[in-house]
Order: sequence, then structure tokens, then C-alpha cells
Amino acid sequence: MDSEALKKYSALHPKPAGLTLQYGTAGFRAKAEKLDHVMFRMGMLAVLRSKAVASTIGIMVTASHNPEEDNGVKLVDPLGEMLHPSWEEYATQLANAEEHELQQTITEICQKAAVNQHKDASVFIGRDTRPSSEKLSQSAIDGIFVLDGQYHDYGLVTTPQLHYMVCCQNTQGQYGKATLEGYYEKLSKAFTELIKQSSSSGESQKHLKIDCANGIGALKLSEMEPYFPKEVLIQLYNDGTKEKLNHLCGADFVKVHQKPPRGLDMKPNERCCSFDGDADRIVYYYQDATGLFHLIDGDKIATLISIFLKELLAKVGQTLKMAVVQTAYANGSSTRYLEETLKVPVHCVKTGVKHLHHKAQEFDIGVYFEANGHGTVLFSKAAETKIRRLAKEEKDNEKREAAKVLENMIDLINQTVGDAVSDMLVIEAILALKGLTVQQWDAVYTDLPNRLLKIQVADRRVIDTTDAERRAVTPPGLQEKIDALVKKYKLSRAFVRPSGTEDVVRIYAEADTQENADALAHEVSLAVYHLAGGKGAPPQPL
Ligand SMILES: CC(=O)N[C@H]1[C@@H](OP(=O)(O)O)O[C@H](CO)[C@@H](O)[C@@H]1O
Ligand SMILES: [Mg+2]
Repeated sequence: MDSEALKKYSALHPKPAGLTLQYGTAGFRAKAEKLDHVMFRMGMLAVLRSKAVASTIGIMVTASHNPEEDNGVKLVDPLGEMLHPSWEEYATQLANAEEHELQQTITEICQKAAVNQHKDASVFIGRDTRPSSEKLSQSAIDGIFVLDGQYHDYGLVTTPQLHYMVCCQNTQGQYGKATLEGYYEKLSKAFTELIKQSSSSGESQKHLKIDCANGIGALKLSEMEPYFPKEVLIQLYNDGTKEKLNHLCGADFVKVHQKPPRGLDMKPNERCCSFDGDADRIVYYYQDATGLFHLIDGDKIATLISIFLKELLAKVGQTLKMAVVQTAYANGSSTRYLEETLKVPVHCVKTGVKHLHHKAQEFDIGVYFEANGHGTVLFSKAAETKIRRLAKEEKDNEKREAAKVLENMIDLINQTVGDAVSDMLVIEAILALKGLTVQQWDAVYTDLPNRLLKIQVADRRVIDTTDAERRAVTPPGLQEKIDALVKKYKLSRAFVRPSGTEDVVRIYAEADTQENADALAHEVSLAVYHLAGGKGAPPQPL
């Protein structure tokens, strides 16, 4: 490490005095103007991580569904996974070190993590369309440069595209070609193969309206369109040419407000979907003839995919172990349907993709989705090998054809991380192959009415949870109070947890009716306000 160069460069990216940030559920997130030093330092950390694991590491500059003024950064591990938890702590230390402690902190990280500083380092970097992203990614590049790392700047890409590139690179091309063209070709080839086998459905079945949240999804879908087969008739809305990123649109807005995004003209019964700002989440929806809005969230996506995969597994006659991984936010009806009707085991883990991904790796086929629409399917190496072999060698026609469908699903799904583009194509292929309308998909089960609220408290760390965040262990008395409130309603459930991305406590409630879900959520938020140090005026009923 050249300490003069480090001093010189870090002076160009000074840390605002007194500012401390934490590497949370989704990396660092803050107002963009507070992040320059963090980017520079994450450039350096990516170099250290790359040296430690002798692989290419990714840096993605994005704040996903947050407002346009925010930004953030996430590191991507060798196979496209989220940064290993043991390094999150190093990320936080490095981001918060004062200028004069910087060199010492780097040395300490190298010691603790056994980083061989003489090794080569390689970093892939990408960014979303925020006005601040270009400059911030340059700051990260300065950080890579100062520690002598090699880098490739992919410029504007979706978060899942960057994860894909990193995985391709570290598997020496086994996962695909580490270029945008490679990504488009791999996905569109698998998709085209899949829908070849669908009996041609009506014209209306082919149309899909996509709300791109005024983000990167619009750019990348336009680039990808020439690769699509002619059966795909997509119309892009909120493409970023007129309005602000994530403003009154995008997957998060639609999920939280349970209403259509602005800027998408929706006719009755049309199939529509929304991406989030960095295109790693997707939700579907439609409006029925009476004008009622129907949200089809991550739970229904997981269910559709599970139904489809289970049928295929039965056809190929293989006993591969399949499971669905959810979080506490999954609608109770989805869990019940999966366990009781579909007979697929369901596991509940803590919020955050890294937890879901990790759990899903335990199965031959692990389907994971957060209710908000972030998710994917993981196939174990053994399962993949078996399926590819059957697709090639199986003598029985029906079995071999089913194995081929599974093989194309493996190639279409971005197994590195949830991917709105890939998930959309998976869903479109399943609907086409099964001849399902969006209404039939929606009707697989009925969501329990639910409400998600957030409130501010003086220090959200006073709330500690257990049992995959479904029960609060502190502050004293809070869980007992929640239990008593839940008992007042039918089919009810409620829990609270501190957010990992915002300075708030989240409250979730579901019950037999919307009024009851709203009332329960409100009562629980009052309990949090009183027992966990609520800030400002007490929460008001909805
Ligand atoms: C209830 C909810 O939607 N929580 C989101 C949100 O996390 P919080 O820790 O709840 O702020 O952002 C995460 C990162 O995008 C996402 O993984 C998660 O699902
Ligand atoms: Mg996102």
C-alpha cells in the first residue's frame, strides 16, 4: 500500500465529520451527498475482498427503490451472492474510520481477514441511472486504483446484471458470457425455447405493460427487445424520459400502497407489472372490470413458480428436494397454500435477500421470494447435472421433454440474485405454457388483508427479535402486548422489527378483514410507540 497515494486520494474523498453509517440489509444507503467517501472506501474494500478470495468482486452503485436523491453501494461476492456477513463489519469499520485512521484500519482488516496484499485484485463496477451515480462510481474507481486493483466499468446496468457478470467471470464462463450481450442471449434463448412449446394463445395473452420506475430497467429492456421472440409484446412505461426515479411508481410503491403506479394506463384485466429502481424486484397486478386493483406479489410469484416446477418434477419422475423460503412478511394465505395444498415445505427466515438465498441453497431446488417481489430459484449443482443429463439422454419422450423445460428454466432464471427481467420472463413463460390468465393466477389463493406501517422511535435498536423476527424479545412487555392484541381478531398475525434500511420500526399485521388488519396494525404501532420510545406525536389510526 502506497501511503502517500492513500493520503492524497482520501483527501479528495473526505469523510464528513461525525458521520457514521452502517452496512445494512442492502449495503450503505444515504443521501447521495453523504456518500462520496463511502464509495472511495468501498472501492478499496472490494480490492481487499478480491485479494482475500482470489476472485473478481462486484460493486453496484444504487439505492434501489429509494428516492432519486439517495444513493447507495453494495458489494457482490464471487458467485454473485451478497457480500459475506463477516465482511459487512469490515465495510462499516472502513466507512466510518476517520481520515488519520484509514491506513491503520486497512492494515487491521488485512490482518483479521488474512488478506495477502501482494495478490492481484479484480473488481467489476456498475451503476443505476441516478444523477449522482456516475460521479459516485468514479469515487469507487479511485478507491480501486489507489490499492492497485484492476477494474472493469460496466457503466449503466441493473443490479442483477452486475451479479451475473461477476458470477460469469468467476466461473470462467460456465454461467455465461460476462457481457450484456451474453446476458441477453442466454436469457432470450432459454425463453424462446420454452415458449416454443406453448400452444398459441390469444393475442391479448401476449401483451404485457411494464412500469420501469423511471429507472435502469427501461434502458436495459429496450436494449434487450431485439433479442426477444416476436411473441413478446411488451410496452414500457415510466421509462425515465419525463419523470423522477421511483416517484409514485415502481414495485415498492405498488406493493406498499397497493395501488397502480402513476403513468401507466391500465385497462380492465390487462396484465401489468412494475420493476423497482435497480430492476431486482418485480410485482404483477391488474384491475378487474369493476375497477378493483389486484396485486400479485412475490408470494404469488413464488407460488406460481413452485406449482410449475412441482408438476415438471412429477413428470420427470425425480425426487428432487424442493422448498420455498419466505420471510415473516409473506402473506399467511401463501404459506398455507404452499404447505397444505401444494405440499411443499416452507421455511421462514429473517428479512433480507442474503438470508433467503443462504437458506435456499440447502435444497435441490430452493424457491425464494420476499413478499415485495425480490426473489429467484436456486438449483443445486447435483440437481442441475441430473436435469441436464435427463434432457439429453432420457429415452421416455414425455420425461425428456419435461427435463428440457426444466433445463431452460435453469438457464432463464438468474440464480445469482432476484432479477426483475429474468423473473418476468420466467412468469411470462409459465403463464404461456400453462395457458393461465393473470386472473386465474391471482385466484390460486386469496391474500389475507394486511397492513404494513412504520413508526419512528428514539433508537430502533431497543427492539430485538427472535424466531425469524416474528417475536420481539425486547423491550419488556412488548411481545405480551402484541399477543394480546392479536387475540382480539380472527386469522390474525402481527409482528414488529427494526428496519435494516431506514431509521424506522416496521409493523406488520394481517387479519380476516382490511378494517381489522388496519386496526390491529394501528394498535400494535401504539404499543411500539409507548413501549419502545416513540418519537413525536402518537401514531393516528388510518
Ligand atoms: C418489509 C420490506 O419490504 N423490507 C425490505 C427492506 O428491508 P428493511 O430491513 O425492512 O428496511 O429493504 C430490503 C432491501 O431492499 C428488502 O430486502 C426488505 O424486504
Ligand atoms: Mg432493488
